[in-house]
Amino acid sequence: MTEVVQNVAQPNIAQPHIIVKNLDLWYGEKQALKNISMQIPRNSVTALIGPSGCGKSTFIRCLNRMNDLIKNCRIEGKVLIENEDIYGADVDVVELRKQVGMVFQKPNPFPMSIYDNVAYGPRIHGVNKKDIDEVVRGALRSAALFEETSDRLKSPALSLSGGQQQRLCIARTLAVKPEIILFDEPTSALDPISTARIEDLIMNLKKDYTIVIVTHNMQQAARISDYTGFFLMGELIEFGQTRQIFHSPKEKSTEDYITGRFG
Ligand SMILES: Nc1ncnc2c1ncn2[C@@H]1O[C@H](COP(=O)(O)OP(=O)(O)OP(=O)(O)O)[C@@H](O)[C@H]1O
Repeated sequence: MTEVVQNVAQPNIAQPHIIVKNLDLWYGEKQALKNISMQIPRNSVTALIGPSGCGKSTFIRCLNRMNDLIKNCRIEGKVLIENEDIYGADVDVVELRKQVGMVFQKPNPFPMSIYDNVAYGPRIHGVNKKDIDEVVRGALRSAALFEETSDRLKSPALSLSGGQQQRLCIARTLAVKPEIILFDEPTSALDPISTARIEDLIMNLKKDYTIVIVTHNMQQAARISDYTGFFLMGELIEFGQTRQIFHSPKEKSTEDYITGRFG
C-alpha cells in the first residue's frame, strides 16, 4: 500500500474499505477539494458535516466517480476501494457504480411501478428473469418497505409518500447488491417520522454495507454515525470517531461548528 500523506490525524482503522489519498478537485479554476486524505472503515456509518458549500457533496461524488459527468471537473490524488484505484484506466465505471450505490437528497423514483423501479438495476445487470422476483422482494424487505407495498407492487412509484419513495430509492440501490452506499442528505426533504425510519434503516444496513452520509443535521450525524469528518472550505479539518468529534473536538473550528457558532 502506498504511503498516505496525512494532513489530518486519522483514527486507527485496521482495514479501511475506502482510502482517499491527497485528493484535490477543481471545477474549472476553482478548487473545491484541497488535499483530502481519509480512511473509511467498512461496516460502519461515516458522516460528513460542514457548512454549505464546503465540498461535502463534491467529496462523496468522488467515491463513485459521479463527478466524471461534470464538465471542467479535474481530480488529482487517489481513491482506493478494496485497495483498487477507482480512477485507474481500466476501471469499468458502470461496474463501479454498481459496487458503490448512491441515494440522493430528493427521492427520485423512475416514473414506473414500484416493482419495476427495484427490478430496473438487476434487469440491466442481467439477473435471471426467474430470480428477479426474489431480488425485488428481498430489496424491499431490506429497505423496510415490503409490508407497506406488497399488495400494490404494480402501482406507480410516484403514488408513494416522500418517505416511502426514499425507501424505494434505497431498495433500488440495494437490488444491485452494492458494497458501499453513499447518502447525500437523504432525509432533508422528509418529515421527522420518515426521517426516523430512514435513520433506523441506515443503522441496520451497516451490518452488510459501508455507509457514507452527507448531512446538515448534526443530531442526525451524532445519532447514526460511527465516524465523522468535518469539512470547511474544501478542506477536511477533522476526522475521527463521532463520539470524539462531538464531545472533544481537537480543532476550534469543529467545536464552533458543532456548537452552532457558525454555519
Ligand atoms: N458542478 C459544479 N460546477 C462548479 N462549481 C461547483 C459545482 N458543484 C459544486 N460547485 C462548487 O463547489 C463548492 C462545493 O460545493 P458542494 O456542493 O460540494 O458543497 P456542499 O458542502 O455539499 O454544500 P451543501 O451543503 O450546500 O450541499 C461550492 O463552492 C460550489 O459552488
